[in-house]
Amino acid sequence: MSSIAANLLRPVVICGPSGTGKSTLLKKLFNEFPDKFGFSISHTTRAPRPGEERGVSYHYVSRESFVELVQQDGFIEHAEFSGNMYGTSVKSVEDVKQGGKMCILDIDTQGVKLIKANHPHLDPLYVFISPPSLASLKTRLAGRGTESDHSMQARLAAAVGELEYAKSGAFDVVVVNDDLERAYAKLRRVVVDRDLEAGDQLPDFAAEQ
Ligand SMILES: Nc1ncnc2c1ncn2[C@@H]1O[C@H](COP(=O)(O)OP(=O)(O)OP(=O)(O)O)[C@@H](O)[C@H]1O
Repeated sequence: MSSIAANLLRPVVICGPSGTGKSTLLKKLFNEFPDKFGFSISHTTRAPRPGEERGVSYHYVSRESFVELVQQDGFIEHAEFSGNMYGTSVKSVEDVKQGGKMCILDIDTQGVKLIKANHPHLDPLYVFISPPSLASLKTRLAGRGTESDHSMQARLAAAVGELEYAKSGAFDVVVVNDDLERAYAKLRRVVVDRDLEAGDQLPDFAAEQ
């Protein structure tokens, strides 16, 4: 792969508070460019469900091999849910690039910190999707209708921490999801055209807190 092609296929980390519109923006990107992007295939210790395919839905592994890979520092992040382990391996991200596609990683700030600390050679482009204001984030989460009061409070509290982290300059580019079409046009310029100047300024949230 030439270095120009490799640069265009650098993985892209998309991060931002819950409800900021990451899934909405990514869906638009995949619809417009169905062949350009790929997701990494996660590992799991759970058994395949009917209709799932090995190496396509997940990499299905034993708990023993999962733990071995954890010890070899082979995962970007991993977690246990209801007795099963799940993780995103470094290799699965590299495999997407080897296959000629750009890997999109939709992860939280904790995941960003882990990549920066433990796997800097992945060299992703770090993009932060910001809400225009905390008030608008609250409205969107409420409008989505998926959150209880408790979950809403937890998400808003987490959002404040994530916005603080973004303020520290951890991201290459910020895109403010105010008007969806405007934000999408910016994200496309950043991710597809690699125009890193196309981003926005991070809004000043301090006045709202
Ligand atoms: N620019 C926008 N203006 C108004 N509403 C929007 C905009 N972008 C997204 N939304 C709406 O906000 C809600 C949250 O969006 P979405 O589910 O994409 O967020 P998310 O960042 O992926 O959240 P999570 O991290 O919890 O999965 C959805 O109901 C979506 O339709």
